[in-house]
Amino acid sequence: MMGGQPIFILKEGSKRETGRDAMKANIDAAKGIAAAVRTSLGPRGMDKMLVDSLGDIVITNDGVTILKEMDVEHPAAKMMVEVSKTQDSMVGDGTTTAVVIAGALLQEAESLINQNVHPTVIAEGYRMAAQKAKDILEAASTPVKIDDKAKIVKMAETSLSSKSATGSKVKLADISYETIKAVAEKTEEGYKVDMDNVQIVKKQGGDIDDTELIYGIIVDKEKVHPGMPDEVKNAKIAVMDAALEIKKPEFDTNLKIDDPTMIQKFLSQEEQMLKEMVKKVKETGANVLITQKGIDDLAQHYLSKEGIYAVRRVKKSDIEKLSKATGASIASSVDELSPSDLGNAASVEQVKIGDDYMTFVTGCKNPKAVSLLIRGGTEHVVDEIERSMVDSIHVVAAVIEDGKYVAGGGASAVDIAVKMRDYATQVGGRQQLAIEKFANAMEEIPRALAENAGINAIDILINLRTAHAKGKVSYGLNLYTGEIEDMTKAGIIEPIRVGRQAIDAATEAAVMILRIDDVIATKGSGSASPPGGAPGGMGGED
Ligand SMILES: Nc1ncnc2c1ncn2[C@@H]1O[C@H](COP(=O)(O)OP(=O)(O)O)[C@@H](O)[C@H]1O
Ligand SMILES: [Mg+2]
Repeated sequence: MMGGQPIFILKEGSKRETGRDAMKANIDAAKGIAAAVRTSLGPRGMDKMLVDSLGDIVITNDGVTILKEMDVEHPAAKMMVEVSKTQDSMVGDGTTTAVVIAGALLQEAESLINQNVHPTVIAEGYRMAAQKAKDILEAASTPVKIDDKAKIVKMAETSLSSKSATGSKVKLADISYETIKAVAEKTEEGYKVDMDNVQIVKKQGGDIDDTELIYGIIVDKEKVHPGMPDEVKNAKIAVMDAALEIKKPEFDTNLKIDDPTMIQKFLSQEEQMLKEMVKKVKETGANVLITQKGIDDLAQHYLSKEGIYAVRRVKKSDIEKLSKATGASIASSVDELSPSDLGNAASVEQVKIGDDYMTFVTGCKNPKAVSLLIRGGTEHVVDEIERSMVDSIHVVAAVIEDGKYVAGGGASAVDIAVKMRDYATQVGGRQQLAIEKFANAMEEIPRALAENAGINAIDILINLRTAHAKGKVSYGLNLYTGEIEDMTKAGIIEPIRVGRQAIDAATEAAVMILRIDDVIATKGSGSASPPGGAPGGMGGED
């Protein structure tokens, strides 16, 4: 205690929370986030409907999407949102899993803190445990090659089974595999996948099963003139970010015409200029013209007469994808366009999708450019199918790059928990307690999977532990049958990267939150101050 006058180091009214209070508030906030997504884990998990202030809704089962859309305020809760975002960017799947583990790690830590175990000891134990968990996962993993389609498709199916896409998972898993197989590049260190090569186009209408893989680029536009060919084989494509129009003056101009023949002259000059532009395009040898800007009606007419297939007002990102896929250089004026700028594709074709027409550019110079055309009855369905397909292609990419998979349905989590408890006793000391808690936290996965399916989690856990104690390391909970069985045989498998990254991201966040014993609202933090924080001023407290 400092005697006498208290010394204020923070401005009056600043919010501050210290010691146990700060930690308790942080843990509670983080647990709150985990609880919010926990019920969506697994194939029997529920979806969330997120409604924004404008009344727009998103219906999803995807952990990271739920958290991104939630207006999270508490700083520790925000750290949990980061966990799912990290998981999403590193793996693309397992975002709910990572947050559920992080929440469980904090929940378990809380009981140790209540027993006066110092948070730094817990943090240290958790770090050791995470390393051990990854070693156990590695040891339990099975190698798989890119050609083993049957296995890899199963992993895509596991990923899709927890989404509303599950009814079409066989077809979608097959497409996911073919998509990634087409873009995977063999390097000295194994296969690498560049997701930039995969274009995703959503088209509302039709059935989820109408979703298809196109070996090329899809431009969501129709040809500009009905007289143009429906299909151009052996396409020479001019790609532009300029208009085929006569520039209008930027300021109001008055043109005084005394002689009626002048109007004719004036118009025919405009006509002449547009004709000239089309002629220049034709002279480069192009038979397809795709531009980001507009094409004048008259120019459309001349292009059609020349038998050139033309598309206008194409998205900038599509223009870039087209340029990359066909090898075309993007020209910024007709005058600049030269034969060497043209790109190549085996075919450019107008295809009817639902009630609309789209342009498919297939057989591109770069065969690694592929597109997924996502279909579904309503906007919400198409959006969720897109999210599910993004997860599923990432799963396929992860397993093709790493070449290893593990058992799902909580099997590898229980394997880790069981072996972790042995490891804890070997470590001994104060860390032992934390390592045991880590083991408990891993079991949160099968527990949540069971509870979400309305199955008694305690029975399941006991049976799973018994099976694992007998060496049945790939036994997990099959939610199609409700039985405990060999997940590898049941085809409920997932890339090792999902689990590995979930362990890392969850541990990092838990440790970071545990090491905070002081939450101070800083300048300009506004509403980000800790709830119920103590008033500022250090003097006299503690
Ligand atoms: N048929 C199944 N039976 C049991 N568990 C399953 C089955 N299919 C998927 N899972 C499990 O569901 C979990 C993934 O659920 P999901 O809702 O996709 O969450 P995440 O966002 O973490 O990917 C994984 O643990 C996976 O093993
Ligand atoms: Mg998933």
